[in-house]
Amino acid sequence: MITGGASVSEKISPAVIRRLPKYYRYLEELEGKGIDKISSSQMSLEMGLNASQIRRDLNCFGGFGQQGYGYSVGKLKKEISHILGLDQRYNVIIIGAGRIGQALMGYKNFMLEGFNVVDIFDNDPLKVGTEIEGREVQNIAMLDSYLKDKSIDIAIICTPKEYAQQSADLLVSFGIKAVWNFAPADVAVRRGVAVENVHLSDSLYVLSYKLKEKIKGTGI
Ligand SMILES: NC(=O)c1ccc[n+]([C@@H]2O[C@H](COP(=O)([O-])OP(=O)(O)OC[C@H]3O[C@@H](n4cnc5c(N)ncnc54)[C@H](O)[C@@H]3O)[C@@H](O)[C@H]2O)c1
Repeated sequence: MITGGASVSEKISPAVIRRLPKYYRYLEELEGKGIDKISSSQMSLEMGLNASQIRRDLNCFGGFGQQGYGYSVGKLKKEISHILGLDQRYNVIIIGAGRIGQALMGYKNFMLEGFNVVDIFDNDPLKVGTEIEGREVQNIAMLDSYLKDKSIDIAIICTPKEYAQQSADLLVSFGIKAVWNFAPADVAVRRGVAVENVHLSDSLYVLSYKLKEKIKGTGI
C-alpha cells in the first residue's frame, strides 16, 4: 500500500464518515460533467441532504467553502478521497470461490478504484486449482505461507455464514488488517483490525418497508 499524508479521519465522527462515500460519488459525477464549483444548497437539492448538515459535515475537515463561491469540486473530492484512503492502492484477496466470490472477482471497477483483487481461496478440493477470471483458485490451507510472501491489505469473506468468523480469525491471525465480510453474520475482530459487515438483505428489507408504506399511502 502506498501511504499518503497525515490522516484527519480520527477526528471525524463515524456518522460523517458513513456519508463521505455519497459526497465522493456525487463530486465524481460533477467532475465528470465538467462542473468545478458547487454550493451547499445546490448539493442539498441534488443529494437530498439538508444544506446545514452538508456544511457541518464538510466543515469537519476544513470546509473548503467560500462565501458566495461555494465549494471547489476538485479540491473537495481530493480531500474526501484522501480521508477515505482512496488515493492509495490496496491488494485484496477473496475467501470463498462461490457465487459472490466469483462475482466480486469479476468486478472490474474495484481495480479502477484502487482495489486490486489478486487472488481467491477456497477449501473445496473441487474448486482449488480451477480458474476464475484468469486466476487459479488457491487452497485455503496455503493461506499462511501465501500471506508471508505477499503484501495483502484487505480480505473479502464470501464463505457461508457458519464459516465467516473462523475465516476472519484465521485471516487476522495471519496479519490481515481489514476484513470485508459478505456473510450475513457480523464477524468480530480484535482492536487494530478494521471490519465492515455487509448485509445486502438490510437494504432489501428497507425497500420492502418502503413498498409497504407506498401501497398503504395509495390505498392499494
Ligand atoms: N449469493 C448471493 O447473492 C449472496 C447475497 C448476499 C450474501 N451472500 C452471502 O455470501 C456468502 C457466500 O455466498 P455464495 O452464494 O457465494 O455461497 P456459495 O455456497 O456459492 O460459495 C461459498 C464458497 O465458500 C467456500 N468455503 C466454505 N467454507 C470455506 C472456508 N472455511 N474457507 C474457504 N472457503 C470456504 C465453499 O467451498 C464455496 O465455494 C454467504 O455467506 C451468503 O449468505 C450471498
